[in-house]
Amino acid sequence: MNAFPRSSKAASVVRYSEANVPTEYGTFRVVVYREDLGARNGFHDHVAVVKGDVRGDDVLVRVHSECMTGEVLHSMKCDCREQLDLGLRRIAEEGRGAVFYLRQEGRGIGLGDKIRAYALQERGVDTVDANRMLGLPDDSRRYDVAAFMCADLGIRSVVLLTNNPLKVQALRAEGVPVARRVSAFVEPNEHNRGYLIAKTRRMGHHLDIAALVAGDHVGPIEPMMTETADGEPIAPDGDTKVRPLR
Ligand SMILES: Nc1nc2c(ncn2[C@@H]2O[C@H](COP(=O)(O)OP(=O)(O)OP(=O)(O)O)[C@@H](O)[C@H]2O)c(=O)[nH]1
Ligand SMILES: [Zn+2]
Repeated sequence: MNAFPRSSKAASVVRYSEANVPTEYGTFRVVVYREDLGARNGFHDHVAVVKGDVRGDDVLVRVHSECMTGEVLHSMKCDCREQLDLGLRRIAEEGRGAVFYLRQEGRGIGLGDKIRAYALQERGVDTVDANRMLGLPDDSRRYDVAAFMCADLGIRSVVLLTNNPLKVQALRAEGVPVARRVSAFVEPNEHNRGYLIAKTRRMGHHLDIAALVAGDHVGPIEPMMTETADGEPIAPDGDTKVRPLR
C-alpha cells in the first residue's frame, strides 16, 4: 500500500461512488471521493476521472482545480477549460491516466472571492495582487486529496500535466512521486494573455514569457519539453510514453 498522503486532513476522505460516463473523449470511470468538512461545512465531492488500468508507475495525471467561470461559462479570462479538455483528450489518447478534479475554486478562495478579485482585475490589478488586496493568499490549494486518490487507485508514480512548478512540489510534499512534468500549454487568447503573463512572472509557470509579452503566436516549443524528477528539462523524445502536445 502506498504511504501517501502525508497530510492528516485526507483522513476525512472516502471513496464514495463510481460509474462509467461517456464523454466526447470516450468513456471514463468517474470516481467520487467525498471529503467531510465537518458538521457546519458539509462536504466536497472531488472527482477522479479515470481511463484504463492506472495501477502502477508513470501514469499520466492532470490535477485540476475547479473553475466555474472557465468550465461552465466558457470565460476567456483563464485557460482552465482548455486545460481540462486537454487533460481528458490526452489521457483518452494514452488509453491510461486520470484527471483529478478538485473542488478548490479560485485557487482555494472560492467563487465569491474570485469574482471580487476579478472586479479588482477590471481596474488593472493582476491575479496575484488582486488576492493580496483582498487579504487572501495567492494560492491556498491543498493536494492531500489528490494524494489520497493516487493511493486509492494504485497509482505509484505520475507524469504530471501542468505548467505550475508549485503543483509539482506540493504533490511531492504529499508523498506523490512525480516522475516528470509535461506541459499543459494551451493557446492564449486576447483576454487571458495578461493572466498567463502574471502566472509566468509571479508564480513561476513554465510558459514562453517572451512570446506572451510580445503578443506573438506562442509556438509549440515549450509544450514539447518535459522534465526529469529533478526538474531538469529533457528532450521530448527522451521518453516515448508521453507524446508532445500538438
Ligand atoms: N483567485 C483567482 N483564481 C483564479 C483566477 N483565474 C483562475 N483562477 C483559479 O485558478 C485555478 C487554476 O487551476 P489549475 O488550472 O488546476 O492550475 P494552475 O495553477 O493554473 O496550473 P496548471 O496545472 O498549469 O493549469 C482554478 O481554481 C481557477 O478557478 C484568478 O484570477 N484569481
Ligand atoms: Zn479558470
